[in-house]
Amino acid sequence: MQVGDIYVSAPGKAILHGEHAVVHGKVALAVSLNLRSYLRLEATSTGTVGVNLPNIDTFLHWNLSELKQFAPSVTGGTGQVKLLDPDLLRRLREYVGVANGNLNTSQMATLTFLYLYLSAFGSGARELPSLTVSVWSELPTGAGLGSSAAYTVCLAAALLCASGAISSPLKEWEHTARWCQEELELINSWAFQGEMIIHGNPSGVDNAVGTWGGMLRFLAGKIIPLSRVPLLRILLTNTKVPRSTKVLVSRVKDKINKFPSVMAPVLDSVDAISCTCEKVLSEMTSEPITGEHYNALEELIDINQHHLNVMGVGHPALDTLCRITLTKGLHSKLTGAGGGGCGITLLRPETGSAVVQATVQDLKDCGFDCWETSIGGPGVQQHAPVSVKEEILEVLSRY
Ligand SMILES: Nc1ncnc2c1ncn2[C@@H]1O[C@H](COP(=O)(O)OP(=O)(O)O)[C@@H](O)[C@H]1O
Ligand SMILES: C[C@@](O)(CCOP(=O)(O)O)CC(=O)O
Ligand SMILES: [Mg+2]
Repeated sequence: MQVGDIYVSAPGKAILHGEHAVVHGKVALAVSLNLRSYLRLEATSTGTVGVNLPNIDTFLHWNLSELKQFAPSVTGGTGQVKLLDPDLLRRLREYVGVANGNLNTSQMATLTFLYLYLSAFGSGARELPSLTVSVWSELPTGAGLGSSAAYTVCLAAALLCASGAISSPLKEWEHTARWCQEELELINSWAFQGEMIIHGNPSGVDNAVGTWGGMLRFLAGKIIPLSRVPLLRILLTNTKVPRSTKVLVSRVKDKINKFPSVMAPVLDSVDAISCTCEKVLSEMTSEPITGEHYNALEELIDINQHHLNVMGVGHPALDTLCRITLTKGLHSKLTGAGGGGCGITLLRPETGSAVVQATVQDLKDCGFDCWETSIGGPGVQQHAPVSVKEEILEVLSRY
């Protein structure tokens, strides 16, 4: 089977409120970032399947003749949403050499790629196609900005497109194009399978933002885009403390199991924080924005940061972030799984550039990366090469 070249991209995300609680059926508010992951799928005639993941120093290929052994176990057709196939996953784990529970970045990414590739092409009597997939991300890996979901959304979109399960939406004269709602739902459900391999127990909020972009309210798999949101200025800080979402999600679960009656009110409170924040944001679009709106947003950030510490996903580096920004009158919380990684700081409209610059400098002096970001970028897109930044094209074509 021969496929054409495909370029796709998907955004990372910041969770405003509801991380972890969302895994346990509570509301989360999340927004896409202007940082994206880019994927190039190239048809080859080498009789191999290759994956190049320069962010995590992973460059691998396999002979199709060897991968064929996995194809017959996949059933169901690519157009269908299906549950993770435990048998295929177990056999691939053995093949890749990933023991159950292993957290090696490269092996998790490889396992996810092979699983989605075989699921996309392994069904029916078709031959597996010879191709190479290269992914380059502007997002820090494993830092709470949804790099895993941006990766799986890109993989799902490109592989489903190459297999013919979804259309190739890009017209000859277009630079970028998006899929229709039904096809986006299929991409999202496949990306969720990938997140299950990487995270163990994802809520689905990250792949939803990677697929649809913008700001979303997410509750138990239900995705509601928030179309009327005020323009928020947010500072992103990466403490650079490495952590794994999978470990942190299971740590919170253990705590809930150990102290159910203690933790339930904490999760309910986070749910109420998300709902109250959504209400304040909505008021900010229908009435003149006042300092009171910002005071409320800041207090909600502080309360949630305390709750996240109670859940056991704080870190001294995140405490440092909160303390330093507070000396400038700014409020911060961790975003994503916590345990290190990134935090968000809300900037007020009146926060001048001198204050922002001084805050950024203080945070950099702690060894953190820090930058003001714009939010609400588009979800997964197909690109004509001309619409991909030259330096990214160069990385994607290098291997
Ligand atoms: N650019 C990338 N290339 C390949 N794999 C990636 C990339 N970004 C993320 N991943 C995969 O996602 C995992 C990180 O996911 P996770 O712990 O959820 O952190 P994050 O907060 O960044 O989503 C990595 O271990 C890797 O397997
Ligand atoms: C902790 C959680 O709420 C968000 C994890 O985000 P990230 O992988 O740290 O970017 C988990 C989830 O929702 O699946
Ligand atoms: Mg993740």
